[in-house]
Parts: sequence; C-alpha cells; structure tokens
Amino acid sequence: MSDGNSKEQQAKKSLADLFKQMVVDEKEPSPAEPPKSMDEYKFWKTQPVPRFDEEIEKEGPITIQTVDDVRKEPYPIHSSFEWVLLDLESEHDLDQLHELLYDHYVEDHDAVFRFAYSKDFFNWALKPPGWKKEWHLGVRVKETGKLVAFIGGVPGDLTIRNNDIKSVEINFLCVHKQLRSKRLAPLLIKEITRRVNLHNIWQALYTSGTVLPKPLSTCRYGHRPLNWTKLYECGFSSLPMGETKASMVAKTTISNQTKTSGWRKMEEKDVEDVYKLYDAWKSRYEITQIMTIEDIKHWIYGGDNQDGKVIHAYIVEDENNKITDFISYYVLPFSVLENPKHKELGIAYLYYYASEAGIGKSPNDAESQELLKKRLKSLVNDAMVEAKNQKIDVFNALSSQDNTLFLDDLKFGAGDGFLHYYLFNYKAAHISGGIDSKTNEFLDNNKVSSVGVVML
Ligand SMILES: CCCCCCCCCCCCCC(=O)SCCNC(=O)CCNC(=O)[C@H](O)C(C)(C)COP(=O)(O)OP(=O)(O)OC[C@H]1O[C@@H](n2cnc3c(N)ncnc32)[C@H](O)[C@@H]1OP(=O)(O)O
Repeated sequence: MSDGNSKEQQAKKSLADLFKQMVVDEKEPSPAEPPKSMDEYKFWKTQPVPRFDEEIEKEGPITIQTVDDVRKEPYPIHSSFEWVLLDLESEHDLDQLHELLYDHYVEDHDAVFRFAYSKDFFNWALKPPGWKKEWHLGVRVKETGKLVAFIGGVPGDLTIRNNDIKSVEINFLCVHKQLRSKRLAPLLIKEITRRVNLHNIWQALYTSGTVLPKPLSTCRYGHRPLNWTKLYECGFSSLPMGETKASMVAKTTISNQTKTSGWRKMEEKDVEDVYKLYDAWKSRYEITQIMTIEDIKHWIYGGDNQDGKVIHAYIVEDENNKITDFISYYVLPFSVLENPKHKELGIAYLYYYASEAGIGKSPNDAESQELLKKRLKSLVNDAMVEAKNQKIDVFNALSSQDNTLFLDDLKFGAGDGFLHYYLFNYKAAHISGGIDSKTNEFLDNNKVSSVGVVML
C-alpha cells in the first residue's frame, strides 16, 4: 500500500529503513483485512468467536456451558481414517509428528524455507507442566498407520485486562498437503475443543498468519541479521540498492562480547527469582500468560532436561547478587530447500523478558520508558551476542511486549509477516500489537504493544 505520505517517508531513509528493505516485499502487506465476508467463513461463523464488524461492549465468554453439555464421543471421521492420541514420550510418535510437520507445516511463499522442528522442540513446546496426551490429537490412515493431521493443545491460563481465565494454547494445526481443502481442519478444531471442554476449560488462545474472525491483536515480525552473508546466500535477505555486500556485512556486524554488567546464563537456582520478576512485570500488558514457578522452570529455564538446544535464558545480577533482569529466546531453525551451499538457517526468537527498570512503571511515563528503552537495548543486544556465538543467523522479534522500544535502534528490519492473535469463546476489545494501524510500521516515540503473551 503506497500513498503520498509513505513516499515522503521513503525519501528520508534511515538506516533502519534500509534494513527493512531486506525483508519487505515492495508492496506493503495489509495485515488484518478479512479476505472474505463473515458469511463465507462456513466453519468459523458457527463458532463462538466475534464477528469482524462486532463492537465489543462487554468483555467475557461468548457461550457458557457445563461439562454435562459436552458430547462424550469423538466426532465421527471418514472410515479410512482414525483419531489417534500421540504419545510424545515414544520415539515412534515423535518421529511421526516430526515427519508430518517437517513436510507439511508452514512454508514461505516461494517454498524456499520451512520450519525444521526437532524432537527437543516438541518436548519443550508440547509438554509443559500439566500437559495432557488427550490434547496431542492426530489423524492416522487406518490401513497404513500414517499420521496425516495434527493439532496440539497445552495448558496456558491467561490474564486479560485483570480477568484471570482458565485457558489452553492451541498450536501446530497441520493437514497433509494431499488432504487439504477437505474440511479436516474444522473437524480437528471441533474435536480438540471437545477434549478441552471435558476438562471444564472453555477458552483458548491461538495465533495464525491467516485472517480469521476476529483478531484480538496483530503483531509484525522484525528480523535482525546476525550473519548477513549467509542470509543473502540463502535468499532470505537481498542486497539493497546502493549497498555492497561488504557494506551490509559492516552494518550488521555485532560484537562477540556481551556488555551488560552482571550478565550470566540462567541457572536452575534462579527459577524462583525469575518467576518473581516475571510476575511483577506482566501487569504492563493487557494480555499475559499466568505462570507458576514450575511453568517458569519449564518455559524459561528449559525444564529438567535443559540441554541448551531450544530455550536460552540469561539473567542480570547486581552487586548484591540480586537478579534485576532476565531475557530468553528460543531456537527454531529453518530448513533451506534446494540451496547448493546451505541446508539450515539458525533462527532465534525473542521470548519472555522482564526488567526492574519497568516494574511498577507505566508505559505512559516518558521518563521511565526512556530508562527502560536503554535497559532493553542492552539486554537484547547481549542476547543477540549470545545467539551469534551459538551460530544463529537471524534473530527475530515480534512487535509485541515492549519490543518497539528497541526494534529500530537495534536494526531489526520489519518483515512481511504478521501474526494475528485470537481468543476462542471470549470477547475482548482490540489490544495494540505494536504497529500503527494505518501504516503497519512499528510504533515509535516510546509507544508499545499491550500484548505480553508470546506464542510459539
Ligand atoms: C476451548 C478450547 C478451544 C480449542 C480450539 C480453539 C480454536 C483453534 C483454532 C486453530 C488454531 C490453529 C493455530 C495454528 O496452528 S496456525 C498454523 C496453521 N497451520 C499451517 O498453516 C500449516 C500448513 N497448512 C495446513 O496444514 C492447512 O492449510 C490447515 C490445517 C491450516 C487448514 O487446512 P485446509 O487448508 O485443508 O482447510 P480445510 O478444508 O480443512 O478447512 C478450511 C477451514 O479452516 C479454516 N482455517 C484455515 N487455516 C486456519 C488456521 N490457521 N486456523 C484456524 N482455521 C483455519 C479456514 O478458514 C476454513 O474455515 P472457514 O473459512 O470455512 O470458516
């Protein structure tokens, strides 16, 4: 979308704009425009979700039921298929899920990159405290046992504008390419809903790049190259006009030394302190995940089997050994298809963080925002230094949380991807995702998103 205003902005190119060119299509994407009318959402119009044109006057559940109202039998499925609950403790089932998602999950438009999910990743993402096998739902071909579809749910209670809500997070919905457009996705969604409802849980949070009725929030991806040459050779970044490969490498080079004093890797003994920081920090946002100490141990520290492959967390300790900050990122590589030189791109995603610099401070207070901005820049810079030393090629962050305070300054380029957040069976007024609703640019002037929850 280009108008006079955006042309004018283009004339004043900052360094940050230059980086944006590496990853943004020429045409600015339009994030939350519904691709079809509500009536054409044959499945979603039957579900308890807000309509696109609905004004939200009162926040809360859309339909109220009891467990007695819930169907006790699984929904019928075509006779060639059967429902299966994956046993993610078993190598066989982990292998099957890996194979399905590797070959059939989200690819980029040109099918050059795809997510390279690992077994370690599934163990982390699908087995947090309170996980249930009943929510690892697959569809198999009866005759061959081949897994052809999956949807996953994990516990994930939420706070939405001071209301605590028992909830699940739904993720990894995937249908084999040869079975697409056969309405298997709605069947998986109905069946997982039934299985969640049987636990007296009626709300869910999910995200998607697809526009469905109706986004609660929309965030934009930012990408910070750490190994520009490799990104260029893989076709992830292009060479902006007027630049040379050498000038791009120079502009994206970061030090290999962290600089925040008191910085160190998080250890298991830090879990409780990190929990306290997280819990005090989250009131900055309008939607957050409620986490117990056990949740922090799993999601931030990595759990009992922490082997440093998926989640990486660091803390800052002051001179009295008090933990004042933490920051974390998870690693999920891309497979690079048909590239003679590279098979995989190392990708890190900024995850949860908290800093005393922002606790008890309002995002509307310019002075404390300025201090927080300085702090976050230091923390994220050092997280990127660690990531670079772990051979990560690009560091991604959404425009959620307080990220717009540092995205431009730390040379994140705005990507062409948007992530929409949805709530199932809950009406809530729109929450800022850190982008300007007219230009889709990251918010600036110390304005931030109110989305505090990070989905994988
Ligand atoms: C209380 C507990 C509640 C629990 C449940 C909460 C809800 C959870 C909701 C799920 C959260 C998932 C979060 C993630 O994992 S987001 C990641 C989604 N996965 C992928 O993008 C992987 C690659 N794509 C595929 O595997 C398939 O294309 C999928 C499976 C996406 C659709 O399969 P297929 O292409 O073969 O289509 P169909 O004929 O079966 O079905 C067509 C219907 O499906 C609607 N559709 C399309 N894409 C999505 C989507 N991403 N979320 C929700 N609905 C979607 C579509 O509008 C249409 O409905 P309607 O337009 O007629 O109305």
